[in-house]
Amino acid sequence: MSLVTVTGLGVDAGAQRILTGVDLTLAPGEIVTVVGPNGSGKTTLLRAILGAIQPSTGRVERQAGLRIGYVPQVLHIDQTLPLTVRRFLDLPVRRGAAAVREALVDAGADGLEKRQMTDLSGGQFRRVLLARALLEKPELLILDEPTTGLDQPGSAAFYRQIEAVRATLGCAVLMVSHELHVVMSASDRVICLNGHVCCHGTPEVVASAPEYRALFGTGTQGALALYRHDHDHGHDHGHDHDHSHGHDHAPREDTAV
Ligand SMILES: Nc1ncnc2c1ncn2[C@@H]1O[C@H](COP(=O)(O)OP(=O)(O)OP(=O)(O)O)[C@@H](O)[C@H]1O
Repeated sequence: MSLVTVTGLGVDAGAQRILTGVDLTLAPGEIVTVVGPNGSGKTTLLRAILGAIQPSTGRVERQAGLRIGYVPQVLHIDQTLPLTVRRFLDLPVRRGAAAVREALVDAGADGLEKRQMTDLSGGQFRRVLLARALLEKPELLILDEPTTGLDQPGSAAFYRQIEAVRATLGCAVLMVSHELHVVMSASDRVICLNGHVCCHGTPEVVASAPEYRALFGTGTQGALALYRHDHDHGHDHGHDHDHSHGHDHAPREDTAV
């Protein structure tokens, strides 16, 4: 049973067609990444799946009662407002110390409870946003360019954290990213979007697809091989997680998106 089934999705904004004929399914526990150029409709697709915008054509079906955790692309915190991480995670719903602590541990942000939100590094801030999404105990975690503002090692570490979250909680993950070669190593499936689905499949299949190469060139292939090599040989960042977890969920490249 799919968590989400998108069929023939079209989205218009005024006279402009943003998405056309998008089909996709999300299975429990899989990590799916949407890549595509600026303005290709990635955020619009996430918002349609969240139910924040209505399709102009087609359907978005969510499993009944599906719990979704959402990490937005940007979140502005008033720099003059004193707000600890603990308090931030207790808004707008009071969660209690144990739940907050557990979410921070799962997000790789243990020990930050008493820090001011405005004092956090970019990577810490992203992990706190992730912790906030985890408080929902999501079956599906949706992240819109979650590593905006992080450097490449910071981004790679964040994507490994996402894999750790999936291993711990077993949730499916749908995310948008521009960092193609980094994110591909952490994805079971990749969807290349440009107003419509250009190509989809395993990271290797998408990286070598002519449609993908037409949009992004061929430069990521070497980096992809490098990252996957690294990925196969473990990480040195202290997280103990099973790389094979969830890959059973990964559909082959010849299945529907
Ligand atoms: N509410 C809206 N009204 C009018 N146009 C919109 C609206 N929302 C999005 N668009 C347009 O739809 C297109 C796709 O936007 P979207 O934000 O989904 O793209 P994206 O792939 O996420 O882009 P980026 O990589 O730059 O974040 C853009 O041309 C955008 O200007």
